[in-house]
Amino acid sequence: MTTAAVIGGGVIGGGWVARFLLNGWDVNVFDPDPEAAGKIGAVLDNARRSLPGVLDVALPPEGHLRFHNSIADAVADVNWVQESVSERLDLKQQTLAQIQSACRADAVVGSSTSGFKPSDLQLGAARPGQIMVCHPFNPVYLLPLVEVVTPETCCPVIVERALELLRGIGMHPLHLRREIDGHVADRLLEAIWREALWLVKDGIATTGEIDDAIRLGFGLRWAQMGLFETYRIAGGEGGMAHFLTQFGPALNWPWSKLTDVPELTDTLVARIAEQSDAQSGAHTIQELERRRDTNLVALLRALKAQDHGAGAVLAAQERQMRQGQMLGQRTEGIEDPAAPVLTLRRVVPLDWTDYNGHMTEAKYLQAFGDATDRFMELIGCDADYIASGRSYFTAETHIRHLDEVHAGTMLEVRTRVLGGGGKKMHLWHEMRAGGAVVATGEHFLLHVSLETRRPSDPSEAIDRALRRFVAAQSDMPKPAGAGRAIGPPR
Ligand SMILES: NC(=O)C1=CN([C@@H]2O[C@H](COP(=O)(O)OP(=O)(O)OC[C@H]3O[C@@H](n4cnc5c(N)ncnc54)[C@H](O)[C@@H]3O)[C@@H](O)[C@H]2O)C=CC1
Ligand SMILES: C[N+](C)(C)CC(=O)CC(=O)[O-]
Repeated sequence: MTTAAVIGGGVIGGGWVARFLLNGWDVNVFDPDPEAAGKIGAVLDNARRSLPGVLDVALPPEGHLRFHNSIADAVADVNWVQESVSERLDLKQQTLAQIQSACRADAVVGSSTSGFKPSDLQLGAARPGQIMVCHPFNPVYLLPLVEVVTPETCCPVIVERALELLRGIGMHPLHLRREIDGHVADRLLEAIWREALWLVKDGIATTGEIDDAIRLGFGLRWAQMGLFETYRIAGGEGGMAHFLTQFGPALNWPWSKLTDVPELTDTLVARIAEQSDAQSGAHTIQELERRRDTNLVALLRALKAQDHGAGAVLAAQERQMRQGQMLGQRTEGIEDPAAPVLTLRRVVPLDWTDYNGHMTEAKYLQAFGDATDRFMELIGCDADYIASGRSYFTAETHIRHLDEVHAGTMLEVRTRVLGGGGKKMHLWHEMRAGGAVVATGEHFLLHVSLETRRPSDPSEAIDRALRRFVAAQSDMPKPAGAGRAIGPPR
């Protein structure tokens, strides 16, 4: 079991708590603020609502969360300490000294600092090599990026372990070996933030118009391709070189304010706050967080389907989790073929729900289709078998919706084989939530040749595996609802 200590449980510390906990780590927290537990609870509510559904496999069981009254108690014997106190160098150095006086010498000590360099944090430390910057992005439980800044002073063994552990919890460590104030991403964000403040100060655009300029246009491009790849395309067939020749001169024109910062006078602060109230004041922060998270989940899932950008990080995590769950597993490994087989375990994602506030009907077919795919893998009809030109096609499906299912619900599908052998496979899926059956899916499939697209006999091994289930389950009572046609309940 991996255990983390999070020191400072505000916006970012709370996000780390959620990221670690939902990926199965135990988490110790120290924060002197009496409100800390409540604040972390609210972040956890948001994370539980959004993160598990980003993946199409179930995350490991949640770890245990414990609050401690001292840094020493919180960090004793943990694998990872994440310092997330307020952005003040003296406070961070003091806190890191307390952490190092009680934590293991081989633990990772990461700091969430947005701007300080590791060498600032390591100054006067007992074991400087243990301290590195691990700068995440809000919301930490959903966004994969973490800037890991490790100059030569850092211990390479601890750094390697940090990178591996971060990948294991679905994060993408951007490993920077040269330190710089503000790291990479915040340097970029600061530049655009400064320009935005000037645009408001000069009365050119409101806060809402600036947000539209980002989210309706280049923000969408950035979310999936970043800056350089986007501009390469903008150069047409001439690519980046042509782009730079064409638009390079504009960089010398006085478009941007570069490092100038508008003075944040009371008048400017009031103007920005008023515009922001007009833009978003009708919603609470929690409503905005949930809207942000719902949209992020939809974007992340879309990118995961393309195995691209942030979605590629998730796809890799999912592949790794699936492999861990099913490595080499075949029906011969199933001890009791008479028992329905677990073929799906996942959480209903936010974007599977509809205008009625529950799981939309198309997603039942997706869940049952995924369960069928898993069953096919179990009997040997896996990617290699399909690549050899043979597979199953579904010929008929009957789904019954027995109870409502909402976003965030853990679903399990167990599968029985009502008939099988030769070209035919007749499956019965039962979907349960919290123990109750919420839907059933009955599916009739035919084994086919992918060359002729016609029914064909399966391999002997698949035929044997199927018949093993049929024989073991033949004495079981027929499931209620099997073979039913649409009509009044019988
Ligand atoms: N808010 C953001 O968007 C991001 C912030 N960060 C970084 O994360 C760190 C924390 O920032 P936020 O979470 O935004 O601040 P925050 O103000 O929300 O939380 C800071 C927490 O630290 C606690 N704290 C203060 N002194 C402490 C001590 N001696 N021991 C333990 N806890 C203590 C406070 O009670 C508070 O709960 C900063 O270094 C910041 O630069 C990094 C990425 C994004
Ligand atoms: C505003 N900020 C500098 C604290 C932002 C970050 O550090 C990263 C983020 O989440 O945007």
